[in-house]
Amino acid sequence: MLASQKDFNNAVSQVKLLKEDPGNEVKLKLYALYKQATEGPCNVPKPGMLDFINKTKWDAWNALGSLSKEAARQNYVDLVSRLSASSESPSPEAPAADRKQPESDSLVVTSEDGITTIRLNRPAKKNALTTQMYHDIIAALQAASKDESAITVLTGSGDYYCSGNDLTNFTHLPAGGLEEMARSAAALLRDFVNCFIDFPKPLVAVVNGPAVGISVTILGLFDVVYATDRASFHTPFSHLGQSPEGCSSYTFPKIMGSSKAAEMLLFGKKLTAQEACAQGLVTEVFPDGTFQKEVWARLKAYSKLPPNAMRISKQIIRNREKEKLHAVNAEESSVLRERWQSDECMNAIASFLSRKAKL
Ligand SMILES: CCCCCCCCCCC/C=C/C(=O)SCCNC(=O)CCNC(=O)[C@H](O)C(C)(C)COP(=O)(O)OP(=O)(O)OC[C@H]1O[C@@H](n2cnc3c(N)ncnc32)[C@H](O)[C@@H]1OP(=O)(O)O
Repeated sequence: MLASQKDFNNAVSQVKLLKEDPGNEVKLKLYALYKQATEGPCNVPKPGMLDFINKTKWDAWNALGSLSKEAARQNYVDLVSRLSASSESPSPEAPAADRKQPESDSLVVTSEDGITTIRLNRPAKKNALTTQMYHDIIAALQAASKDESAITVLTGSGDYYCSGNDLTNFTHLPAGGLEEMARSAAALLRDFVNCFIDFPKPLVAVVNGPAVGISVTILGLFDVVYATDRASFHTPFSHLGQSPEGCSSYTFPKIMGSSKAAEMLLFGKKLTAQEACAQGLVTEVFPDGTFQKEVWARLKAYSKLPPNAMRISKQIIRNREKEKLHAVNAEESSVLRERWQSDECMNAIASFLSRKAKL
């Protein structure tokens, strides 16, 4: 039996109560189904080329063709029910009572069902990493390595996974000037990446949207990377006058071969989720509409596996190259220390800050 008008009205109210922003693509689907269910097939004039937003909405509605109002109503109700289920599924809501919480609200750490979740929570800035967030992530990983959980997850709030280093980090010059800033940034970067190299338990990235810069490079140090099909992977280091970090100068060629790695790390080629998966950087890609539900159900099942066995297996794999990874991290951090003092880098950051340049 198809959904009734009452089911549809309930779903319309439910959308407003969703705990998580479902992202633009899903919102567009909801819009199109709503219009089809309430007004029938699209028969209004197509907005002009420059009216981007209304044209995108019109395209989505028009793409539903002659779908009946009843079928559209049913599809809308089904989609909302999946979204509601996923926003209720595992529970990254409950902060662990005995855990020291991060210094700022930009990072939320929760523990439940054998999973510790570290969530980047600065959606208005696309989860760009502030200096404080680097420190908080280090502390969260150190705590997670000793807590009761079997698996640790890094994910983001809102439509982005992470837009990389917050470029305004470099605008707060200390008393020692540019040289001192570059020295302390390199030391922080090295400590940050070391925590990922040394992390002793299964570490999973739940990539909920586009990823940029250091949030992409450190994926090579995760055990498993799940991505929504809305995600993209971008390392625009040359554009920024910078060079690779996160051990990517070693892990990327190993994962995807030297020429694919060079296209990303030298030329800043942006990969789609499917491309990143085909090249081995991503483990599996999920449709955005069911991403949260499917991924968390799977992680919940994995978290029931014997934790010591998982730790030991990870140790055997990681120990083979830990020393190498530490050496690579030290070298990359030291090269970046010089890069950050270069005109190329300063100009690129100034250009972003004056809103002239966007990736
Ligand atoms: C002295 C100690 C310092 C310690 C620092 C530690 C150093 C470790 C560093 C390790 C090296 C890391 C390298 C990298 O990660 S390189 C990658 C850097 N990232 C970028 O270049 C991305 C820049 N952002 C963009 O190009 C776009 O914002 C983006 C494509 C991501 C999204 O575009 P969109 O149009 O969708 O959205 P907006 O641009 O309007 O963004 C919304 C607001 O968010 C702000 N934003 C986004 N990303 C960043 C960022 N990386 N840094 C700072 N701010 C960011 C953006 O400015 C908007 O803000 P407003 O709303 O205020 O305008």
